[in-house]
Amino acid sequence: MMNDLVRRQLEMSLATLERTRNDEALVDAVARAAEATAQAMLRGGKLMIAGNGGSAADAQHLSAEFVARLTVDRPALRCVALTTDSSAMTAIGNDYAFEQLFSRQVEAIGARGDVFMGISTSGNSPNILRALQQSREMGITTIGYSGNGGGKMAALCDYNVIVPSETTMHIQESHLALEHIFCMIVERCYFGPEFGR
Ligand SMILES: O=C(CO)[C@@H](O)[C@H](O)[C@H](O)[C@H](O)COP(=O)(O)O
Ligand SMILES: [Zn+2]
Repeated sequence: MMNDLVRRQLEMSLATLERTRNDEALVDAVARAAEATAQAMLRGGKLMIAGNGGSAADAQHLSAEFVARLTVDRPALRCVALTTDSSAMTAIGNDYAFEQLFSRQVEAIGARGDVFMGISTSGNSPNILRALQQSREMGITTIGYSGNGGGKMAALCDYNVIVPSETTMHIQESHLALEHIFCMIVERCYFGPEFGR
C-alpha cells in the first residue's frame, strides 16, 4: 500500500517538473535572471538569497554551489545566504520583528548593483516581501522563485520564476532543479560559453 503512495507522489513530482519544463515564461525568466546575476557579479556585485523552512535550506544549498562549486572547479563566486547567522536573526527577530529578518540583513550588507533572490512557495511570506521592498529601495535587482501564481512577491520581482503548482513540496522540488540550472547558467555567462563543457 505504501508503495502506491511512493509511486503516486513521484508521479506528482514528475508532473510538476514537466509543467515547469513546458512553461516558456518560467524558462525564459530563469535564463534571464541568471544572465543578469552573472553581469552583476562581473561588475563586482554579489547574490544574496533568502527563504523560510525548506527554502532556507535551498538558500544555503544554492549559496554553497556558488562559493564552493557545482560540478566543475573554478574560482569562488560572490554569494551569501541570509539564513545562516543565528545571532543576527535572533537579534533582529527579538528586537525588531520576524518580518525584518532578511530586510535588515539586506540593509546591512546589500549595495546598489547586487542581486537578491527570494524563495517562497506561497509567494507571500512577509519577511521575503519586506526584503524585496528593501532591495528595490537600494537599487538591488530582485529575483523571485515562487509558486501559487507568484503571490504578492511577483509585483516586487524583476524576474519571476513561478512554478506552476500549488503544492509546497512539489514547488520546492522544482525550485531545487531550477536553482542548480540557475547556477550553471551564471557560471557559463561569467566564465564564458566553453566553461563546463
Ligand atoms: O519545507 C517545508 C514544506 O515542504 C516547510 O518547511 C516550508 O518551507 C515552510 O512551511 C515555510 O515557512 C513556507 O514558506 P513559503 O514557502 O510560503 O515562503
Ligand atoms: Zn520540505
